[in-house]
Formats: sequence, C-alpha cells, structure tokens
Amino acid sequence: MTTQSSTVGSGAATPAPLLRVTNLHKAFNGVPALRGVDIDVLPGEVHGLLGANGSGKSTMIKVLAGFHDADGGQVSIHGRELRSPFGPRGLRDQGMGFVHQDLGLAPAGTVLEHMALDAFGDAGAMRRVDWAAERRRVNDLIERFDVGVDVDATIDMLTPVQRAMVAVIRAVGGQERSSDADRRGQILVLDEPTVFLPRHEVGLLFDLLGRLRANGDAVLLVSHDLDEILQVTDRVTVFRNGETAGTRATAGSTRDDLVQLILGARDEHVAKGAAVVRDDRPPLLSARGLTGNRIDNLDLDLYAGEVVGITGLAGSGFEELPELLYGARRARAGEILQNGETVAKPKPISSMRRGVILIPADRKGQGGVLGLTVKENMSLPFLTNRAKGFRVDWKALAVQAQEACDRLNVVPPNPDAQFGHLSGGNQQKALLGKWMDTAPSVMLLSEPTQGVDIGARREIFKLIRAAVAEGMTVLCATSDYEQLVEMADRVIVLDQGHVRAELNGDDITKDALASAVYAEEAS
Ligand SMILES: Nc1ncnc2c1ncn2[C@@H]1O[C@H](COP(=O)(O)OP(=O)(O)OP(=O)(O)O)[C@@H](O)[C@H]1O
Repeated sequence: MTTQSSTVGSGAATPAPLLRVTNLHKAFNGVPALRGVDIDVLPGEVHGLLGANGSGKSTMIKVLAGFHDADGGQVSIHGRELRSPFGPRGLRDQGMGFVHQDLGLAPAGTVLEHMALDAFGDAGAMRRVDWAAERRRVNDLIERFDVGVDVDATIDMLTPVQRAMVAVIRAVGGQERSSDADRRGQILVLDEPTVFLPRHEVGLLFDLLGRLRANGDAVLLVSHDLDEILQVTDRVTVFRNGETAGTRATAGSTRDDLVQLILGARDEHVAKGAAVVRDDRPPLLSARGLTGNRIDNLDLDLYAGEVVGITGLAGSGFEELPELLYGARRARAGEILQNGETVAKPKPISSMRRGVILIPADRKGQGGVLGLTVKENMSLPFLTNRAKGFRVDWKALAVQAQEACDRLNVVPPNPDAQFGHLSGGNQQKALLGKWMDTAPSVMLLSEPTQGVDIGARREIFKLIRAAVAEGMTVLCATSDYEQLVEMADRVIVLDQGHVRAELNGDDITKDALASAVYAEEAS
C-alpha cells in the first residue's frame, strides 16, 4: 500500500478541509481537557491523531460524536459552520462516522443485522425493515470495499480483523444512508482500532483505509503506535495538554520528530539492567509440562532479576500463559513450582498471597473498577492489612495512593478522581502502582502498554526495570515487538503451544522477533 494519497500528496493546491475544528474548548468540573484545539482533515487523506494519555484526543472525538458538549469553538464540515451541542447523534448526519475501540458489535448478531440495526435507528421501531433491500445494500458495501465476509455470518464467527472491518463499513454505510453530504468526502473516525488486532492482520484493515482514501473520503485515525502512524497516514496532528502541538506531513517525519512533538522532549530509552546472575537458587516460578487450551506441555523457568517476554502469532498460546501461571485459568495438565516447590491447585487468591500478581490486558474489564475512585482501586489489595478491627485506615491508604500517583505521574494526580474518568494510560499506571506497592516477587503482564502513550510507556518500563533490579521476575506476554526489544532480557516465541525459539540479550531485535514468529509462514 502506498503511504501517500493521490489527492493530498499530488502537489496540487491544498483542497478545502472536509472537517475543520477551530479553538475547541472543553472542561470537566472546571478542569480543562481541551484548551482550544485546532485540526483540519482533508479529503483523500488518512490523518493520524497522536498525543500522550490525557492530552484530549478522546474528548474531542466525543464532542464530535455528540457525547459531550463543547464549551466553545467552531466545527465546520464541508465548509458549513456548526456549533456544539450537536445533539445525541453528533455529526453523524453531517457525514461523520465513528468506530470506537470496542467496535460496538454483539457476538450473536449477523453482519446484516448489525447494518440493519442502523436502519431501525433511523426509521424508529415502528417501521418495517426492508430486509431484501438491506441485504443488497450490505452486499454492495462488502463488495465495494472488498471486505470478504458473509452477510449472514455472526460476529463471533469472524476473525478480529474482519470484525474491525465490519465496524468500519457499518459506519460508512450509516453515513451513506443518513448523510446529506456528497457520498464522496465523508469523514471516518477510528479510535485506536488496532490494539486488539493480531499484528499480522493489521495490514488488512489499513488496506481498507486505503480504499476509503482512494474514494475521496477522509480517515481520522487515533493511535499510540508510531510505526503504524508512519506507515499508514498522510499527515498527523499531535495534541499536548489539551492543545494542538502541531500538524506535520508524515512523509519526511521521523519517529523521533513525532515523539518530540508528543512529549515536548527527546525520546529517552530505558537502559536494561545488567544480565541476570543465575546462582544456585531455584527459579522464582517454573512450569513443567504445563498444558492449557493452546499451550502444550510447556517447561519454563523464571529467575529473579529478569524480564522474560513471551510472544507468537495470535492463537499460538502466548496470550494464555499469564493466566495459567496465575491460576485464573485452569491448566489441563502439568505443574507450577514456586521457589522449587510445587504449588497445589494454583488460584488467583493464593497466587496473590504468594506474591504472584497478574495485570491483565483488558484493564477496563478486569483490572480496575471504573465506578470507584483511584484511591479505592489502589487500596483494594491492602484492605485487609490496613484494617484495624472492622475499620479500614483510609488515611494511611490515601497517603499511599497519593504517593503512588506522584511517583507514577498519574494524570490527574488526584486519588479521589473516578478511575473510569482517567485516560487509558493513566488507568494502567495506577494499576501498576497498586500492584507494585504489594512488593510482588513475580509479575505476570499481559499487553501491559496497550493504549499507553510513549511517555507513560517509558515510565512503566523504568518501574519494571527498577523492580527487577530488586529481585523480582517479570513475564510479559505481548505481540508488541518494540516493547520486547526495549524491555526483555530474553524472549520465548511460541508456535502452536510449543517453544519455537528463544532469543537472548542483544539478539532481541524487531527483525529477529518477526522472523522467529513468522518463520514457518515465510518458508
Ligand atoms: N467524563 C470525564 N470527567 C472528568 N474528566 C474527564 C472525563 N473525560 C475525560 N476527562 C479528562 O480529560 C482529560 C483528557 O482525556 P482524554 O480521554 O480526552 O485523553 P486522551 O488523549 O484520549 O487519552 P488516551 O490516549 O489515554 O485515551 C484527561 O485528564 C481526563 O482525565
């Protein structure tokens, strides 16, 4: 796929923007989230929207989608000026479509039903859906955008990337139906669509974005993955602290340029510690013959002072290893040993007591309680040891939570903020802080920096390296090769539940990881 659009990159005079946001303001309880952001999105471009966690990306998108009302500023679409509030449908009827990270698809519904749901929305519950017409329309969309799914397939039958593509054409189809704008020249907003996709399938989604671009539409793509942004976008806009830090053409921009714009500072790499010294102490955690749904008869030793990465293609088993070791998922066979001694019936509660903790990938679903405050979330592991009789020492817990927020740069650094209102990266930092305070000996991580910006990522790596230097061991299951290169002392590559390769020290490079993961496919 080319990285330049014919419309934008042709050297012709810049076309009029499809979407122009000027001086947009929004505060929550008096705290500004947007302090006057500006962005122009042109026809025929994929425009990246970057920024640290909490910089205001989602807030702007939620204003455009009608979820929040802006406090001030202008928005124009196709040159027509509009002012927030935009009502519950946001700018959907003006030619904008939105695909949120969770995709908004129900597993049991078919592709056709999902698309027709939008028709129900338009027509009201009383009107009959013309199923034959819907089927023609949906088939036409699938063909036009070469999505390759069956209209009657249920969502749970589709691969993750097919689901993402269905969500995209569903948004496109919704626009075609409701927009009074010209069919060409619509704006599709994708909020971190790739974080849950297997790396090797992301290209299929990007090809679809290329087809939209060729159609004269525009895509606004929010992502923290700079390689992805450099690969797929024509221009990028960076938000910093609720303001626009700048807009750049992607061609000619480097990763470091973008990092500097995001952070307002140069990128700083975290040094890995010295190599682990393996004395005659037993490993902190081991597996022998461990077998799960995918993992098959795996032997593994995790030693004090090391970060061990585990990776592979989706379905190779690497994703289930943290949960098996933690006891959140029952093994079919095999045993787990801690400090050389067999662990009888591993369960989450006993793992926690033994100093083994798990930070799951889906932090919103599993890691934190959205309706509680940051302090309450951070206090959960300590409620018993901070209890005096029936009373909990909230004062001590508040001090502890404040210290963790400050140490980890959680934004806002306010333990009384609602956890669910924190941006994704800040939620992850708060969760890490909570578990680090329990001084674990084994930390099992699953995609620990998904949705986390580059600055917070560095802080998380630093914390992990510091804890490892004190004698902890970390297992990090991820398909993010860059993270493995930066963080891991050794990486185990799985294939169909078995160890395919092990890379150590300086041999851990992105290329080496990719060729180990894809070795069989390439041959
Ligand atoms: N409903 C809300 N109530 C209070 N504060 C909020 C609310 N939504 C967002 N914020 C705050 O507004 C600021 C901007 O958050 P926003 O979610 O827009 O950032 P973001 O750039 O999308 O971050 P991320 O990359 O982590 O998703 C943050 O400080 C956040 O805590």
